[in-house]
Amino acid sequence: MTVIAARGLRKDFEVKVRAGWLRRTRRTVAAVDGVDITVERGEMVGYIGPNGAGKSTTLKMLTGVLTPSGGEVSVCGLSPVRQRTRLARRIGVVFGQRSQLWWDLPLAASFDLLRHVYRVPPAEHAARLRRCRSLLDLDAFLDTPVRQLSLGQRMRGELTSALLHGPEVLFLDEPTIGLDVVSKQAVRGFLAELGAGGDVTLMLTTHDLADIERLCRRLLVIDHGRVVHDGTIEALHARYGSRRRVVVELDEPLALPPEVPGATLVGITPLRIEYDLETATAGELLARLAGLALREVSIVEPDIEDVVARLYTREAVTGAPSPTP
Ligand SMILES: Nc1ncnc2c1ncn2[C@@H]1O[C@H](COP(=O)(O)OP(=O)(O)OP(=O)(O)O)[C@@H](O)[C@H]1O
Repeated sequence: MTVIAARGLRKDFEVKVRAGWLRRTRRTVAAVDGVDITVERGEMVGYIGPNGAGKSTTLKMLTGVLTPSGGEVSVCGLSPVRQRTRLARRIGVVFGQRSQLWWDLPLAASFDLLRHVYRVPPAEHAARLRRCRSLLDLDAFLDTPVRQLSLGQRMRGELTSALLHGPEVLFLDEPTIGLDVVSKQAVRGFLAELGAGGDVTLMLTTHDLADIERLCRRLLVIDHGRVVHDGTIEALHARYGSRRRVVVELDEPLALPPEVPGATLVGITPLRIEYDLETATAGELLARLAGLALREVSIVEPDIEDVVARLYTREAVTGAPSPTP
């Protein structure tokens, strides 16, 4: 079942630009420039792109905060702007930089208020809160006013507040921004558990690619307001020619490493050789090296940071959209 559907989604902003010492003229910026997105129920989708690419603007249109300049959009079968109140009951939203908690109230009181705002039956609210308390470790600061919480504590509170009404879709804009390593792990673990159930659909923007690796099978990359990749992380690696690397440590020095069809020799020292796998498998490579005095063999997976950096720069130059895998 499709829960998020956008066709030709656009958002233009009018901005004033300097046109001389004192003169300013208006210019239209296409923040989102004809985006198509289809997300099925239970998917966990990472939405990434360089600064200013249009991620937040897209999420704002999907959640009814901004009215699109063009295109069609529906979330849970509803029109986000026209049916914003109905939609609010079916989605949860966390914008990392902004709070939906009451600043002067203790966290627990904010949660209680949200129960009334969304008219959640007390038993359901209590069950969801219990789960969040244990998975996000909230108990130590439930009675602390929100203004006194650390960023990591507040973020855990924000996630809880977005979930207490039992949303079908969760939109997260930079959910781990500024968090320490432990809080990041807690938040990722929590979201992974949430997604594993298959009932909640999750769409998140992030600049931390570890979020994506941990949570999302599918990756949407946006640049200059257009989707330039829609597919799995593996498809992204394949498209950019990422290679797995096999590192072989030897017991005895080797003068001339063997040539292996389908693999490229990329590093040689007397006791260590490295190959990038092109078409050969790791097994085929090792079979070729069987006669050598092998000490250790390790396989290094391609780094998503590298491939995404290449995608951001290359697409910026060519502007070429990717084929959908
Ligand atoms: N209210 C606004 N008025 C004018 N321009 C805007 C407005 N909001 C966003 N923009 C512009 O639209 C473009 C996309 O912005 P957006 O915030 O969606 O990017 P982003 O991908 O979320 O970036 P970041 O990773 O930096 O958060 C940028 O060029 C930005 O300057």
